[in-house]
Amino acid sequence: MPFYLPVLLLANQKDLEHLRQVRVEDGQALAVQNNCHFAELSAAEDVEGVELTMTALFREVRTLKSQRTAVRQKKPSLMHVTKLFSSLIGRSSGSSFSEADGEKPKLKSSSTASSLHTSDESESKVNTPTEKEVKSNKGIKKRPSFSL
Ligand SMILES: Nc1nc2c(ncn2[C@@H]2O[C@H](COP(=O)(O)OP(=O)(O)OP(=O)(O)O)[C@@H](O)[C@H]2O)c(=O)[nH]1
Repeated sequence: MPFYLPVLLLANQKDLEHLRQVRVEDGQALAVQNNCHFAELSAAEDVEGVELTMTALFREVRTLKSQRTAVRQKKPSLMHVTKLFSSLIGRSSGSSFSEADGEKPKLKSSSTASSLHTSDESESKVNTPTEKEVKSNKGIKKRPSFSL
């Protein structure tokens, strides 16, 4: 989302019309050029107008801020995506293979399972699906729903 900051070009002393030096149309055109709001008012004679104008600006800022916060909260962090990916392949990150031996993680197949882990059959029961299980979708946890 492109960053938009609400800006107000506000001309004061509207009551002193006879001393006007800038035409209303020029003020409006400048506001359009700079993608901002435009208003003319009199602080001396229209305090309510000042209040309403400033309140409208602050309300817009607040609305935009809460919209941005909502969008940010929807985005999953890199850590979240990594954990999610790990859970999809049935292991928590880094726990089912040894990083110390420098080997890249491989999917367990019936012939390579023991070389990936330990020769002790009881310790080799880790939560990693075999290639067969992966192909048949068994052993893969159900993908949790989320939106990017
Ligand atoms: N008639 C009229 N006079 C105003 C209005 N707003 C401000 N003034 C007068 O204009 C003069 C300048 O007002 P300031 O509030 O000091 O304006 P400023 O731009 O902050 O001026 P600096 O403090 O010198 O930078 C004062 O005499 C105010 O009373 C207005 O809407 N109408």
